[in-house]
Amino acid sequence: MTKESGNPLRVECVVKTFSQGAKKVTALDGVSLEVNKGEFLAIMGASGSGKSTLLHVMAGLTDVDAGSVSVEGQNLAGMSDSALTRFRRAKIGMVFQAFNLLPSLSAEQNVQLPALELPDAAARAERVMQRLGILDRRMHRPDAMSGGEQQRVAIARALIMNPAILLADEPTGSLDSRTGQELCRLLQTLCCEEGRTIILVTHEPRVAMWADRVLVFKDGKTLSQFTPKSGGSAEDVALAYEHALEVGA
Ligand SMILES: Nc1ncnc2c1ncn2[C@@H]1O[C@H](COP(=O)(O)OP(=O)(O)OP(=O)(O)O)[C@@H](O)[C@H]1O
Repeated sequence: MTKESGNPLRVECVVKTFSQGAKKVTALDGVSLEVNKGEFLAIMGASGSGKSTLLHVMAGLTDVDAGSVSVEGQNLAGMSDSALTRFRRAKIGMVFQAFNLLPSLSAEQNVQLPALELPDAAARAERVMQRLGILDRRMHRPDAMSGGEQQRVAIARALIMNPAILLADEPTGSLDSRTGQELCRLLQTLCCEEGRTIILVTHEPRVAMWADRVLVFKDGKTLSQFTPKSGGSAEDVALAYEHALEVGA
């Protein structure tokens, strides 16, 4: 395992190809990217452009064919499965569109899952659920909670190990517009107040507008990037995104 210094997350010249029958699909085509500590990065791009693959590669869930991924200076290549699992649990939280909560467990039990080996799992769960405003829902099962509450439970579960990095794949995709905006405000607060690094994949300009930086992804590559205007609107981000696609076409 190689140690490097620098940013919490560094992707260098990553290539990832999948086989689809006889066909080869290049999902990532030489992607390089550095993410700063406490940065809120949004990744936008058309369906099939490679966004989720990039997120999975960053989490060490998908091997790369070439290139490297380093998290907090640690190159993920060459780590054993068990070491990678432990490392990921400590350093990276993940949130998905579909919440991925276990339906038979209460909110609190879902939140505690990654921390079960720790003696203070219950205290950790209480702290993080309080922080996310869902402590009063602790005994409820997912089907007794709204979509917004379920996603907060999923975020609490992702944060219980206090990871430096949160990766979110379309986290507002199953939420109504108002609840989605509340969730974006929460994610932004986690960056600003707690210095967490957040990388979020989205199709939606009204979600990307909360980010410090927007990466525009096309055909497995970074096409360009821009900084949303402070106090700007979703329309501004939509225009900047369309412009990036036109210029890069
Ligand atoms: N496990 C897999 N096996 C085969 N092909 C895959 C696999 N995962 C992704 N792909 C292919 O890789 C390409 C990129 O997929 P990916 O899911 O990363 O795109 P995306 O930008 O996240 O799309 P969407 O916005 O629709 O979720 C697509 O052509 C997809 O079909």
